[in-house]
Amino acid sequence: MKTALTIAGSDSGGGAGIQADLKAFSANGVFGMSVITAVTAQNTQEVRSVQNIDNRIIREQIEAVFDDIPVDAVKIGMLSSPATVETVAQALKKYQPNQIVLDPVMVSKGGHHLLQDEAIQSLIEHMIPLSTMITPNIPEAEVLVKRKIDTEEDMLTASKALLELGAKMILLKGGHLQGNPNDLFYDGQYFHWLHGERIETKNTHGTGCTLSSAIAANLAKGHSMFEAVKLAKQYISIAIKHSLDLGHGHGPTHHFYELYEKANLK
Ligand SMILES: Nc1ncnc2c1ncn2[C@@H]1O[C@H](COP(=O)(O)OP(=O)(O)O)[C@@H](O)[C@H]1O
Ligand SMILES: Cc1ncc(COP(=O)(O)O)c(N)n1
Repeated sequence: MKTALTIAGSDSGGGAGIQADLKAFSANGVFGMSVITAVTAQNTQEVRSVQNIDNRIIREQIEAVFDDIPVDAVKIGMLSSPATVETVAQALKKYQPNQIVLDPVMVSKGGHHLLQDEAIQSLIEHMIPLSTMITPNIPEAEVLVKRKIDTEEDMLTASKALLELGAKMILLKGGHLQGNPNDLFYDGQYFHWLHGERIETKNTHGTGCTLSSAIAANLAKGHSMFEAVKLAKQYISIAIKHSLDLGHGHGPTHHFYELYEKANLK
């Protein structure tokens, strides 16, 4: 069985972070493993507090996995502090996994900062150049390229600037613009739009986590990057369509294998 490793924060509410990643890995048919970088006390409404995990333990989790188990793809989510970014980057340099999908998580849906401002430069310097693919949403891309993105035309320009930061490929997610949620894939040569239909729901907690984990799972299974992204976009659309009205805030997406199977996303 193919494997995928998530390096991310824990969401006690189960909708985002490590919990969403492991559910998406299972639903997409790979064996999931995890390295926890931070523990958040979180529900569908808010992040109440964050405990960063000691860097030694983060490094040792990564070493314990790589020293023993084959890792076909890595997904990276919440990295919290500059020291966490540097610890993860150093460990990945040592093991050099083939596929690294970086979701540059910055702010939760409720507005809580999951990446300290001081860590943004570390992310740009140490983590992005190691990544096969980065999957920023619009506000994250605006921070990374230091310019506003208001239109799909702006997304094209921003993708070029994002690629210059050193990742091999870009998926710029368009969910935060008005209208249909169209994402832009750029591999340095070609642009491809992945068109979506906006589903009217407040239950979008963990959509970014789910999408990047589904991409990592598809890469682990041997799909090309573009195929991996296309299948993951179909998966997230189904997961949002069937999202769960749990809690009083942004409910989680639904990782339901039967739906996935019915949609023939293999
Ligand atoms: N209401 C929605 N209906 C359908 N797809 C959506 C919706 N909101 C977001 N998406 C899609 O979900 C994925 C993640 O969305 P986005 O909101 O852009 O990022 P993030 O969750 O990181 O903020 C993208 O593929 C986006 O196009
Ligand atoms: C631990 C953790 N990691 C990431 C997110 C972002 O979630 P989203 O996928 O909705 O951007 C979150 N809310 N909590």
